[in-house]
Amino acid sequence: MTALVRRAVMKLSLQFQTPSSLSLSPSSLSISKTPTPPSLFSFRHPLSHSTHASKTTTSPPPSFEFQLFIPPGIEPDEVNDSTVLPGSNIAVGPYAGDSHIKDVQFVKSSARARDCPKDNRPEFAVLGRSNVGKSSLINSLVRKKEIALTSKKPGKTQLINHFLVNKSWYLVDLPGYGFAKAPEAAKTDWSSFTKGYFLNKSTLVAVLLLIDASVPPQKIDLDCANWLGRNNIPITFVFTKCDKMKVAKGKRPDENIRDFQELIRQNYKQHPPWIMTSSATGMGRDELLLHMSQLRNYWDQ
Ligand SMILES: Nc1nc2c(ncn2[C@@H]2O[C@H](COP(=O)(O)OP(=O)(O)OP(=O)(O)O)[C@@H](O)[C@H]2O)c(=O)[nH]1
Ligand SMILES: [Mg+2]
Repeated sequence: MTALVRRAVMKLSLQFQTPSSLSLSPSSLSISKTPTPPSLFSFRHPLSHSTHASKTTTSPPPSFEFQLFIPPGIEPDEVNDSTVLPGSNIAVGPYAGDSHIKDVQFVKSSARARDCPKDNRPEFAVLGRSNVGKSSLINSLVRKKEIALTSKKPGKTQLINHFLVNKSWYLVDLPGYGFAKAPEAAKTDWSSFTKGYFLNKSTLVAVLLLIDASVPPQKIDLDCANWLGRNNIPITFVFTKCDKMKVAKGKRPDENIRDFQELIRQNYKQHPPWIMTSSATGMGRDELLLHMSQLRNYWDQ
């Protein structure tokens, strides 16, 4: 761990305001220090679950188990609270670098995967249910109000939109899935879309899979995470709308996040990286950018 990286994490820790009612912070949970290289998330195939469990087999304790994402370049025993990004399970390693966004340009909208830019720059795909906050997250990351168009109505983004950041890497805003009421013309054919986009993307560094933390776990999100896992596509879970604490009924974001992670643990042997964000307050923005810089720099070498 270099002094530079340690300083960056400490600076972020100071900037980060955890809402007082949120208890999901690395220091408040038991940490299992198992290294997880970014491109090799171990996925447990659902069919590989043992069907021969003896009667004496006990199920794992119901407590939420917190597994760190330890990037290449550091050893598990080098990780401590000051090197884990606040509101996440992500340790920062030597590949983390300058995460400052100096320049962003909208490049193009593509209807099909084969129309996307072909210049081999690394890209992060922003994926999630309609209305989860994909376009808002992109605006928040690049600090431009409406470079990606947002709307209260689900189904706003209908094309694959490429944004070039610092003239070197792409953020990709994708149409949302799971919006059953979309007009026929606005529906994305997800079966051909996923095959076309995700399975032929050698430049894909990671999928940022956005999960709405203000609602309970949704089957369609779990299905999506499992599909990406089965296809060895690296993901980072980005929990959105973590500012929405005033829910009249239902659970708080941190409780929904725990429930979601319990379900993910059934299929992932190693928990993928995850981070709490809010585009409304900026929570998690700098942390997510630092995490993306380490994935990108590792991918780039
Ligand atoms: N409170 C709160 N609202 C948010 C947040 N992120 C997004 N929203 C709101 O959620 C709605 C949908 O946001 P979008 O960014 O358009 O969502 P999207 O995932 O791009 O939606 P589609 O393009 O339809 O798939 C908008 O009204 C946003 O203002 C957040 O972090 N907190
Ligand atoms: Mg959108």
